[in-house]
Amino acid sequence: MLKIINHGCNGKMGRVISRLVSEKSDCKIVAGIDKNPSSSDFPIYTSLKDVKEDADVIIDFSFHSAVPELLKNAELKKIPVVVATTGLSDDELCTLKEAAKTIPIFRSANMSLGINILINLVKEAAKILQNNYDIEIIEKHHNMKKDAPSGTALMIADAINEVLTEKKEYIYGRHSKTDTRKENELGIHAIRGGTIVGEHEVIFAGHDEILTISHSARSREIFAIGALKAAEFIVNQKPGLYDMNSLLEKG
Ligand SMILES: NC(=O)C1=CN([C@@H]2O[C@H](COP(=O)(O)OP(=O)(O)OC[C@H]3O[C@@H](n4cnc5c(N)ncnc54)[C@H](OP(=O)(O)O)[C@@H]3O)[C@@H](O)[C@H]2O)C=CC1
Ligand SMILES: O=C(O)C1=N[C@H](C(=O)O)C[C@H](O)C1
Repeated sequence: MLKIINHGCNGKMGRVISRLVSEKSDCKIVAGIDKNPSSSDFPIYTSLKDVKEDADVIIDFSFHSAVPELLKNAELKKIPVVVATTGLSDDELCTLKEAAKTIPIFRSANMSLGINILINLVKEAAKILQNNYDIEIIEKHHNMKKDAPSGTALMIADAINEVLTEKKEYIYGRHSKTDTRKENELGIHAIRGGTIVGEHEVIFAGHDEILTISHSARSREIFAIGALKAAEFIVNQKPGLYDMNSLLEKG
């Protein structure tokens, strides 16, 4: 029985994690952590340091500024963490990389299988099209999303840059009355509205030809399923930083 701590348990994703786990027989939520404790099937704390229950793994869908404290306490308690929270600053990312020297940490800005396949496809296309095609990323999310652009859009952009001979400069949204697009730009555009779960589109625009590779999340369950798979995977790993490629390689 996999014993899970649900960090950000009152949030949109935290609630999906709790529901999916309650439908499974091989894992359970032993405690939740959130800013406002409320009644639930498990005890809810405001910090990992106060959690009394034994746990095998922590799943985190919360807010970027909550991640460093979570990781500090996870290191002290030696509990592996799945970090799904996006919008981490450079300093917060440094803290995460440091913590990964002590405990196993799985981090991905998008836990769905589809986006991780999209990234592999986009990398192949970028290698071939890098000289004659302009690359732009458009992401669309619900009106409650706090970070923009999405962690996934940045993860896709970084994956593209990894394979390009000449690295691109990220341009966030465009507004100008004078400037045309420069060759070394990679445009990233964020749309927010309604209840859109998560849409990502990568456009390779060439002369008289456009290639679009896109992914559409139709429910939050796809992220929760991925995070639970990541949790099962990471409990058996040595300290280090893992991502969706580690899961895909495992098959
Ligand atoms: N990697 C992936 O596949 C996915 C990642 N995400 C990311 O996960 C994160 C959460 O998303 P979502 O569930 O939609 O967001 P929500 O805002 O609905 O949920 C976040 C929860 O975390 C709580 N929280 C904030 N600060 C702290 C803290 N210091 N300690 C404990 N809990 C805290 C919030 O409380 P309060 O509301 O009171 O502030 C809220 O209950 C976002 O960064 C999002 O981008 C989302 C979907 C998929
Ligand atoms: O906040 C969300 O909702 C999502 N956030 C992640 C991101 O920032 O990429 C993943 C997903 O698209 C949903």
